[in-house]
Amino acid sequence: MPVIEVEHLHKSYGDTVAVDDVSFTVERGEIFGILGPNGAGKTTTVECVEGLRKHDGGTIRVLGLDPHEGRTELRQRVGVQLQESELPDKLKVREAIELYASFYDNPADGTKLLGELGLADKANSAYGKLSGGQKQRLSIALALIGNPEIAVLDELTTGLDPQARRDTWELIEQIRDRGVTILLVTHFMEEAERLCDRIAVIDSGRVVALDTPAGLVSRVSTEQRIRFRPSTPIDERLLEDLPEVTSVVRTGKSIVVTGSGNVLAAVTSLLARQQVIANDLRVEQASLDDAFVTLIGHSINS
Ligand SMILES: Nc1ncnc2c1ncn2[C@@H]1O[C@H](COP(=O)(O)OP(=O)(O)OP(=O)(O)O)[C@@H](O)[C@H]1O
Repeated sequence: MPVIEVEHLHKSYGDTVAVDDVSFTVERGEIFGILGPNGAGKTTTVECVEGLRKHDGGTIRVLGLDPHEGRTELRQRVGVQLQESELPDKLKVREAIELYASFYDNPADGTKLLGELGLADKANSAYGKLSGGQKQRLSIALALIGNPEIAVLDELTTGLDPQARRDTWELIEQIRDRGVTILLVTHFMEEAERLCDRIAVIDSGRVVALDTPAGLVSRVSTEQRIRFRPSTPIDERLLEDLPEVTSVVRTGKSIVVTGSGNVLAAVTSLLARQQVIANDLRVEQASLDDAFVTLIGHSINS
């Protein structure tokens, strides 16, 4: 049963159409990603879902309620991650947690939550003294303190180093495993690929594709590229004659074979028969980034 239903959402700021026509549904328990380049309309979309902005066309249902009419009830059931620097620097971590807990009828145990988020030893630290990763984890704690059914996380790992980003991903998976539905806004491919069950790719205020990460990638290409350095020269025509192979290109000492189906098995068994060892063998497949470029005509960060 969907917990979020968005149909033909439209939102303009004066003459600027931020969201033109966006539709998607999010099922209970999934991590649903909204992926798109800067200015695509991602934040506006989720702010309408959160009831922070009033949409001017289409319908939105969150847990069966209109985000505006049901605002009081939804505030108790939907957790929203704060954007950076929304807390005063002098506020202590424990005070922030207690303050936010006081907004909810049935808050989570703040001390336990801080422990789960690796912030137990920071409870008495001032917000301004936290590292970027710790601030981020606190913002996730504040989104979860009300025991929400849905958590909306916008630019979850922006500004974090790779390790902190990976730690945050693990944390999000644990939260989902507890049954929380997650709506995630991101412009990081790796994040979307790793975390999301399904992704809506948004460009210029419209959904250009909606699928699983693997489904998006398979729309682009089912071809694989196999790159290796043969231990002894090999007649390239033997490779070209394999039915799975579509092209063979030699670059310096390396050979790049492109093909589909079971091309890797076909190539490696041919090499074995010819007693050729494939040094530095690498298999490359289309990535979510390739899918994105195909869908919107440029890379997400350019
Ligand atoms: N408060 C506002 N007033 C006027 N225009 C706005 C406002 N907020 C956003 N916009 C414009 O609406 C469009 C969509 O912005 P939005 O922030 O929703 O995109 P986004 O995909 O979240 O982008 P980013 O990844 O850069 O945050 C952009 O053209 C933006 O300049």
